[in-house]
Amino acid sequence: MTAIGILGSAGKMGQAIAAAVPDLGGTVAGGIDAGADRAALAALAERADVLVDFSSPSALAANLAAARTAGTPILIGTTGLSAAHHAFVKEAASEIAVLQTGNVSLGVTLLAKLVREAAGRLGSDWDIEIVEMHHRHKVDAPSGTALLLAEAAATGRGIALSEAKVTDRAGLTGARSEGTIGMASLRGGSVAGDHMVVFAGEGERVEIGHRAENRAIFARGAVTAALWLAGKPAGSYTMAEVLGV
Ligand SMILES: NC(=O)C1=CN([C@@H]2O[C@H](COP(=O)(O)OP(=O)(O)OC[C@H]3O[C@@H](n4cnc5c(N)ncnc54)[C@H](OP(=O)(O)O)[C@@H]3O)[C@@H](O)[C@H]2O)C=CC1
Ligand SMILES: O=C(O)C1=N[C@H](C(=O)O)C[C@H](O)C1
Repeated sequence: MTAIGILGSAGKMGQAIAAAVPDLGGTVAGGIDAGADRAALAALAERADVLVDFSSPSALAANLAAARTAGTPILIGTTGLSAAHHAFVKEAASEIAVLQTGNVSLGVTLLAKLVREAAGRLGSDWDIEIVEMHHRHKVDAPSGTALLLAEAAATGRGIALSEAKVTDRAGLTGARSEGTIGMASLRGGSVAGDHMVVFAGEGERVEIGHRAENRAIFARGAVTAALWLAGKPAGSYTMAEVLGV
């Protein structure tokens, strides 16, 4: 059976993943949390057939280094990654199988495709805004999912997200610039993860979204992706490939 090593095992996602593993036909190789030493991380990477990382951006470099040394595929679900983190991920994919995504659910994987299609079909006079809401403990904004959906919209429009995204409206902002992609973040309570993409045209709006009702959907997606990733050759993989949507 495929043995899955969990990075961030004591966290909310780490615990949900450990609970989902038996049902989906894998085993848990062990877990690592903040404060673990490099030897323990290296030993887990050797022991596991695949690693799943739902920890913290500050752990990413060490986690990728351990995966590369052991030659172990890794799923990275941690969000709040910087451009430098994304460069590490890309470099690691030249040596091992890597799947990095802001959302492992089936629903959001499909939603990203729909957003890309809608953005491509509606002209740039349709304004794109993304609203997300998460629980009060979330530490990064915009969410990884909002960024993933914004990327899908930018790809559909044939533009670079880095030049189109707006995340900081406050005060005298001036009128909205055509072609921008706005993101707004709400935080509160125990919301597992809501995302709404709004295409606002003159006199009408198209709204498509996703609501996660619990963390189990992410755990199932993570374990499904991990089992699929184990044994794959070096390269960058996507949830769309895993789920076939
Ligand atoms: N891609 C996706 O579909 C999803 C992604 N996520 C993302 O996953 C991440 C974790 O979320 P969640 O479980 O809710 O957060 P939690 O804060 O509940 O869990 C994070 C865990 O990682 C541990 N950790 C911190 N630093 C390290 C380190 N250096 N090495 C190993 N473990 C470490 C924390 O330990 P300690 O508490 O001691 O600091 C904690 O146990 C977030 O970035 C979140 O956005 C969440 C859901 C779905
Ligand atoms: O922190 C969370 O909880 C979640 N994080 C991911 C994100 O940043 O989009 C995925 C999901 O929405 C839950």
